[in-house]
Formats: sequence, structure tokens, C-alpha cells
Amino acid sequence: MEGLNIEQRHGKARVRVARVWRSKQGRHFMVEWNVSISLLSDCINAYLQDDNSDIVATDTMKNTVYAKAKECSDQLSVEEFAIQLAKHFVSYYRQVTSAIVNIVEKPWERVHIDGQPHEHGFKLGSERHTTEVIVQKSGALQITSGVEGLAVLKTTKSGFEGFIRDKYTVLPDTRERILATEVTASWRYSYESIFNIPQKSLYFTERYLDVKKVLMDTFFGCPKEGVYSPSVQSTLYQMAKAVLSRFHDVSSVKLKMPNIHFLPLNLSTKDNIIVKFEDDVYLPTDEPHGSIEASLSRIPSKM
Ligand SMILES: O=c1[nH]c(=O)c2[nH]c(=O)[nH]c2[nH]1
Repeated sequence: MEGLNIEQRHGKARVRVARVWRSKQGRHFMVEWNVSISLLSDCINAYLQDDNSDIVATDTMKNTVYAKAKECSDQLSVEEFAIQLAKHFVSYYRQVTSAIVNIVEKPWERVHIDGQPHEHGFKLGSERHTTEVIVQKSGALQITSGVEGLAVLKTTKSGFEGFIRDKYTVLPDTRERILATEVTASWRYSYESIFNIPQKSLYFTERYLDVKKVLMDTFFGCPKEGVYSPSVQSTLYQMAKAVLSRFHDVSSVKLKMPNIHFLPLNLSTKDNIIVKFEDDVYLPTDEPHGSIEASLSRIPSKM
């Protein structure tokens, strides 16, 4: 039929792979990755003509994950692995113009027994390191890293006041509440070509840990005094701004910070107060929650 436009991509989602590296001294290092691949490729005849001769089978994509994991003889960051995979698809197949690789790393952490790091023992942590890498045939690169599931809470130094009051408003102004959220952050690096990424081993892993630390330091403030949060919005902005001012190879940051409510708990009967809230007993909730998100990027200089 005439007058139709088609945009298409195909890939394999949620390919799980684990890789172990063993040092000569007997220490083991391991990662577990959940890999999703999406290819932009010239295989239009599969859609229009029942001709699969230009299709990279998604089963082959899955096997490629295992083969590339095997090839990585040295430990590497999740970002580097994503770049290697994406590079393979755009360089190996004439048909593939662009490869998009998303990976979530499972937070296995080395255990400490009696204060000693264990050589080959790991336990599951909480927040997850994520990445999205897009590589074009030309070598053009987009690289975004992130963290998801970073649950943080502080029991004071948070309030919310001065908001719009109307006939439906019941929420009182407060300068004393629990602030809890589960941060999903992603930050885009300014590297725009596969030929100019940092060569330092585990560079992006180190960056991930540093960005996470800046996010948390800003959320909590210093250990003794903390820092007052007038709203989730303000704290989110401070966190994103701190990342951009600290890391010059980060060009934008996106933060999602649901406001997870801990409700003041009061219980009373007609003639008896059973529990009177005095900033002590709360009702923790999952839903509904506030949903607050923003992106912050540098305004390109006119020079
Ligand atoms: O930090 C907050 N931001 C809001 O937008 C909001 N809305 C609300 O009911 N409580 C809060 N808290």
C-alpha cells in the first residue's frame, strides 16, 4: 500500500550473563549483567517481502553476548562491555547501521568475614548500575550511565511549606518530616566517538561510584548537621547540579525521585487519644507516592 512509512528495530532483551576473572593471587572478581540489544538495520524485506536474508537473528545476538563475555580476558566496566558489543554489531554486519545496548548490572559485592575481604564470596547489595550505549557505523557514540533502586531516607531536616492552598488542600505546612525516595539517575557522558573514550581501566566504574557518592553526599549533607530540604524538587536540583559541577565529562543528568510518604500516625477514639503523633510513630507507605523528576544539562557556550 502506498503512503505508509515504517520504522523498525529488532533485538534481544534480558540476556543474562555472569563473568568471573581470577587473579594470579587467587582473588576472584565477578559481574552479572542483564543485557538488552536493539539493532537498527536495513532488513526491510523481512517486513515487506517475507525475505529474512538481511536479518541478524536475535538468537545470534544472544550468543554474541556470551562469546564477547568469554573474549574479555581482563575485568572491564559494564560501559566498556556495552561499547564492545555495540561496536561488534555495527562493524560485523553490513546491514546494521546502529546498535543500542542496555545493561543492568546486578549488585554483587565482595563479602567481608571477620573484617577480611573474602577471596571468592559475594553478597547481593541493593542499587543497580545501568548503562545505555548507542554506536553508529561511523563510530559516533552516545553513552549514558545510571543508577536505579538507590533507596535513601532521612528522619529530619526536611519540610514542605508555602505551596498552593485551595478548597481541596488538607496537607499542613511542615518543617519536620521524613524524606524518603528511591533515586533513579542517569547521566550522559560527553564522549561522542568510540575513538576518544578514556582508556584507563575501569574508568566508568570509578565514575559510577563517584557520581553515586556526590548524589548521596548532597542528599544527606554532612554527618552531624545534615542539610535542610525545603522540597524533593529542591534537593533533586542540588543533587543534579552537584554532579554537573563536579564531573566535566558529564553533559546532562536526569533524576527521578518519588516522594515516598511516611505518614504521621494519630489514633484516637471519640473520647480517647491512643497515639498522638510527636514526630515518632509513622505509617510507612508505598503508594500513592509523589513523582518528581527533572533533567539538568549544560547550556552550550556561544564560543
Ligand atoms: O517535596 C515535596 N514536593 C511536592 O511537590 C509535594 N507535594 C506534596 O503533597 N508533598 C510534597 N513534598
